[in-house]
Amino acid sequence: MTALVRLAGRAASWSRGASIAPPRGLGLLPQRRTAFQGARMANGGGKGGRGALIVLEGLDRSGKSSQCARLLSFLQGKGCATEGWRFPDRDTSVGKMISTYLANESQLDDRTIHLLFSANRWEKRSLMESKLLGGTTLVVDRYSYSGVAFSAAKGLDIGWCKAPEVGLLAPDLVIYLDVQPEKAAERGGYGGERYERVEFQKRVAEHYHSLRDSTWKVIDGSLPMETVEEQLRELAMNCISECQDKQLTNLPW
Ligand SMILES: Nc1ncnc2c1ncn2[C@@H]1O[C@H](COP(=O)(O)OP(=O)(O)OP(=O)(O)O)[C@@H](O)[C@H]1O
Ligand SMILES: Cc1cn([C@H]2C[C@H](O)[C@@H](COP(=O)(O)O)O2)c(=O)[nH]c1=O
Repeated sequence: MTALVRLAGRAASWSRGASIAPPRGLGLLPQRRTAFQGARMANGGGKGGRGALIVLEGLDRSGKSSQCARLLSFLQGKGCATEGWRFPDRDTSVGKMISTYLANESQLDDRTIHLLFSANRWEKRSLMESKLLGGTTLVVDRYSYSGVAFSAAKGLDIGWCKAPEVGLLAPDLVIYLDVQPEKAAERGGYGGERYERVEFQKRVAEHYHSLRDSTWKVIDGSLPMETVEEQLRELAMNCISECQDKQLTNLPW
């Protein structure tokens, strides 16, 4: 499958980086405040705390986009104000340069592309903050950990890779979908983009491992989609309940 076809397919179900306008007012359940006690309801009912910043990470084809879409739909169905985001956001001018690079249609120095990925997050930081403070939970497909793990896998110094991420918002929860690189390579659409090579993905996995901290939870991404989804829901709901009164912080790197 060409990169273009893959992109078109993915764009249909998940807006890249830009926030997806949730179908407000649609499919909302009656407002019973249970797991999301205090969380802002999608139809504006009730005053609540801030939204949660939930990030999904993992190797290429580990199932992030599928699970982000499922979680988004679940949370919105529960009446929780939630948006789905993804990085890179290929819709901005920076994102278009990244997309061309990933499709092997342009060449860029390793440090230059690293800084572009980071800039692509910085251009969304203030919107991200205002959404979260306004009570909207963000489910984000890739974030700074992808930035560091993929660039470090090319041999760049990890401290250098982390530096431009300092000051971006720290996630409340990072869910890593753990799939063996060989297994991921067997999944549909593999190989269309620059980094989709098993040997490279093995190095990425090692760097992801070194980035784990207390906000990380690991789910076995080789389990059936429904099982992964179930585990993800529970982690996300707990996180949303717990972080409402916590201050937003910045990545500590
Ligand atoms: N748990 C699973 N078991 C089997 N197949 C899965 C599972 N999760 C996702 N898939 C399939 O794997 C492929 C990749 O899934 P998806 O696009 O969600 O991964 P991704 O991590 O977002 O990929 P990328 O990072 O390359 O964009 C899809 O064909 C999807 O249907
Ligand atoms: C955010 C980010 C991503 N990457 C890499 C990881 C993937 O190989 C691609 C993005 O592909 P997707 O299908 O859109 O998830 O880019 C990276 O190297 N650095 C980053 O910061």
